[in-house]
Amino acid sequence: MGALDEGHLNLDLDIGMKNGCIDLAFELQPETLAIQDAVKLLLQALHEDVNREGIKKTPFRVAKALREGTRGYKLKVKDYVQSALFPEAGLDEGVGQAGGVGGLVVVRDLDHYSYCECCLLPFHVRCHIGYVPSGQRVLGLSKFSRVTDVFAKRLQDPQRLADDICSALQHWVKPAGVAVVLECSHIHFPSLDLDSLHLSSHRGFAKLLVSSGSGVFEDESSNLWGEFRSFLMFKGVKTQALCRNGSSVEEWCPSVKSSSKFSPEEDPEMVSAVVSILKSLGEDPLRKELIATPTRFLKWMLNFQRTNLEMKLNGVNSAKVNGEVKEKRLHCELNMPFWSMCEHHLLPFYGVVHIGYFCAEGSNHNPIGSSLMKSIVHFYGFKLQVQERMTRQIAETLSPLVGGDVIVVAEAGHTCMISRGIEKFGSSTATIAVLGRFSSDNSARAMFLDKIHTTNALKTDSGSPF
Ligand SMILES: Nc1nc2c(ncn2[C@@H]2O[C@H](COP(=O)(O)OP(=O)(O)OP(=O)(O)O)[C@@H](O)[C@H]2O)c(=O)[nH]1
Ligand SMILES: [Zn+2]
Repeated sequence: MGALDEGHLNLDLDIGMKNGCIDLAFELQPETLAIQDAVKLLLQALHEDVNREGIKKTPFRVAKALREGTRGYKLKVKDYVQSALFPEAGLDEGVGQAGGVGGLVVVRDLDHYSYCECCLLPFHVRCHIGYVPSGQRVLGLSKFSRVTDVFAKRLQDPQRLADDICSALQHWVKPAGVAVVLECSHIHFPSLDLDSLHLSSHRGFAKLLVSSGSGVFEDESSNLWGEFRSFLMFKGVKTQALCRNGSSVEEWCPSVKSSSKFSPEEDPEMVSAVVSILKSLGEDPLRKELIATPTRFLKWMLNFQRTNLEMKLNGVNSAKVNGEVKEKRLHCELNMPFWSMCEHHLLPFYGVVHIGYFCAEGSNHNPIGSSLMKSIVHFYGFKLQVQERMTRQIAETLSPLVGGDVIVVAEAGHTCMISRGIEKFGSSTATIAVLGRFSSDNSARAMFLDKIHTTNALKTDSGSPF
C-alpha cells in the first residue's frame, strides 16, 4: 500500500520509494511494531485490558505520536534553507543602520512542541529568533519555523534546543549573527498525596526561558541583544528571566523532583520496554542524558495504575446523608484539582472539577465533606480515562450520597492536544454531567455555572484556570 492511499497515515516519515526500494508501510515498520509491543506491555503492567475498546488502538496511536513527534532526526536543515535564500540589498557584512541586509530581523512567537528527554512527555516551546542578514541575502520567513521543527521534533532539553537552532541557522544562512530565545513550558507532575494536590500545581506550567547567540549576538550584554530583547518585551516576553550560561534540564523537568517511588529493580520488564521505545526512535538509551529517562517515565505512568486508589475510596464510600431532608439549597465545591491520563495517547490531562448539589437548608453539616469529594475526584482521575467518562462517573458516584441532585463540571487541558499532528496550543475542554433536578431545571444549572464564574472572576489572576 502506498503512503498516499486513502485512509493511510498522514505522516511525514520516510515511507514509499527510497533508493529504488519499496519501504514498508508505517504500520509494518519494525520501529512501529516494537513501540506497539512495548506500549502493550506497559498497559498490561497498569492492569489494563489491552483489548478493551477504548485502548485497543492505543499502542498504535502512541507509536504514531512518538514517531511523528521525533521525526526531526530524519529532517535536514539544508533541505529547507537552501531553496529559500533571497537576494536583498544592503550591507555585505556587519550591522547597518538603514535596514535591509545588515539590519535586525526578528521573527516572534513560533509555537512548537518538543519531547522532554528527561521524562518523554511533550513540552511547549515558543520560539523567537533574531538575526542580522549578511552577504546580500535574506531567509524566507517560514524557514525559521521549519528549522526550529527539525530540532524540536527530537528528545530535547531546552538549552540544547536553543543552541541547535542557533548554530544551524548560523551555519546554513551565514548571517552576521543569530539570537534565539525559547520560552518552554512543561506540565507539572501529579502527586498521589491528596493534601499536596494544590490547585497551584495545576495552574500554569514549569517554565524556563533560555537563549543562545552567535556571531554579532555572542555577547548578551551588547546593544544588539538589548534591541532584540526590546522586540520581545513588546510582545510580553519577560526576558529578565533569561537563564544565562546554559541551564540544565535537571533544574527544570518536574519528573526529577517528583516524589513518586519507582526503582528500576522493581520491574525490569517495564524498564526494558521503555528502553526499546528509545531505541526505536533512533536514540541511544545509553546517552548520559537518557540513562534515567525510563525510570522517570515509569514514575509518572505508574500513578495511573487501575488499583492504586481503590482502598482510599472504599474507606470513605460509606458516608451517608444524615438527618431529615428539609428545604434544599445549592451547595458548591469548586476548583478541585485533578490529574488523569488520556487513554488514547497515554498523555496526561489535568484541570479542575466543580461539583454542585442540593442539601438541606439550615444544616451546617456538609453531608459529604470536601475531603470525600476530593477522594472521589482523585479516584476517577488517576486512571486511563476520557474526560466525559470521568465527569459522568464522579456524578454517578456522588448522586446516592447527596440525594440525587448533582452537577459536575470538569475543565481540562489535554497534553494530547498540544503535541502530535494537532498542535492546538492553549486549547481546553469543558465537560458537564447532570443528574436529578439539574437534568430538568435550567435555572439550577445556570445558578451553578454562575457560581463558578463569579468565584473564579474574584480570583486575582481572574477567570477559570482553563
Ligand atoms: N472525547 C474525548 N476524546 C479524547 C479525549 N482524550 C483524547 N481524545 C481524542 O481521541 C481521539 C483519538 O482519535 P484517533 O483518530 O483514534 O487517533 P489519532 O490518529 O491519534 O487522532 P488525531 O491525530 O488527534 O486526529 C482524538 O480525537 C483525541 O483528541 C477525551 O478525554 N475525550
Ligand atoms: Zn520532562
